[in-house]
Amino acid sequence: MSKAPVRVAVTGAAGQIGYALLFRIASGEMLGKDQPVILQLLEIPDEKAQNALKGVIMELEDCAFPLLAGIEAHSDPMQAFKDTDYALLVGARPRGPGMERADLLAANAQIFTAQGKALNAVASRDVKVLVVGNPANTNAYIAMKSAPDLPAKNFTAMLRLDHNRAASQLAAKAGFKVGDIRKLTVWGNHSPTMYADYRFATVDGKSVKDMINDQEWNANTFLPTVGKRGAAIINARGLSSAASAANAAIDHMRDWALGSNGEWVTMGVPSNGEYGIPAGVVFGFPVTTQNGEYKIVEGLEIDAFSQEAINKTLAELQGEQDGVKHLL
Ligand SMILES: NC(=O)C1=CN([C@@H]2O[C@H](COP(=O)(O)OP(=O)(O)OC[C@H]3O[C@@H](n4cnc5c(N)ncnc54)[C@H](O)[C@@H]3O)[C@@H](O)[C@H]2O)C=CC1
Ligand SMILES: O=C([O-])CC(=O)C(=O)O
Repeated sequence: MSKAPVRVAVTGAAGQIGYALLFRIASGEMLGKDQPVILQLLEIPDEKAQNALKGVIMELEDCAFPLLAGIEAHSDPMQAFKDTDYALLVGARPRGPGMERADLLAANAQIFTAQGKALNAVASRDVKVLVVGNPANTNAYIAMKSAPDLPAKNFTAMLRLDHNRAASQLAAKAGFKVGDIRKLTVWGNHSPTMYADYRFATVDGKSVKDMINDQEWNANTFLPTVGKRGAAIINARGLSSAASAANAAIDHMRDWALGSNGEWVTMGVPSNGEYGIPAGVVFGFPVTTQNGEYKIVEGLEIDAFSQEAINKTLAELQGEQDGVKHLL
């Protein structure tokens, strides 16, 4: 018997990430090739955005995806999030050349308060929320705090793009196939302070750290390259990462929904105090996923270099949280 459709809400659906994301969700790449989906798309109540959304919907129709069981266009989150099982909160103001994250924080806090409240009111009680819109960790924190009737663990932020970027840089450096890396993670904030950590990573059971054996490269080339990759892409394209961001969103949701088969993946999730990260802070952690639940990998040794890096990204996140406290 075929599965019943699930509802997938996507905000910012007419934006550039939306354009790289919706077709892949509708084709079954996110939730499986046997899972019908109903897309509930949200855009701002602006004629240009709503028209663009209509165009995207026409294109979705023209793909004749067998798994696409319905498409809705909305301008009100209370309608877009009705009974939704998955919510990908992409819509936000993207960073342009020269714009600081602090500017983004204020502009986006309002959006995520309203959307958190709407999820709280109308979404499925099991809704899985992924925040992509920047600053992603803090926006996820705001949405989570604005939805007190939903479990906090349902709110996650996207660190997967950083994880994938790190995997790719390591594969190029050490000469292995990117898909063969295991036990990589990225700690902290989705920002240049994130700490991509390959101390535990292996390829065919061999230590990636031993293969590379170059702490100078780690500190002065690898970490800045991964951390500043978003800015490098903005400088090159004049627009922020879109296809790679959509790809990471698919990876994040697929692994959360369908399981990681024991492998580590990176998700930004609310801490329960693991590794000394204060409870409630939405932080990038190594997790494994099974049966629709994620579990933070515990008991990893944190050396002095790593502790310093984790402290730095935590301090930044706590600063962002303090900056939005008055809104919550
Ligand atoms: N976490 C991550 O790894 C990454 C995050 N991003 C972030 O993702 C966000 C979206 O990026 P793009 O698609 O490139 O931007 P975009 O500007 O092309 O699209 C954003 C869309 O969101 C819509 N929007 C704005 N406010 C909205 C609201 N309140 N409700 C519904 N829709 C709304 C806009 O009308 C626009 O169509 C940005 O904040 C960007 O910084 C981008 C890359 C990676
Ligand atoms: O830097 C930005 O604004 C876009 C982004 O999050 C990324 O590419 O990692």
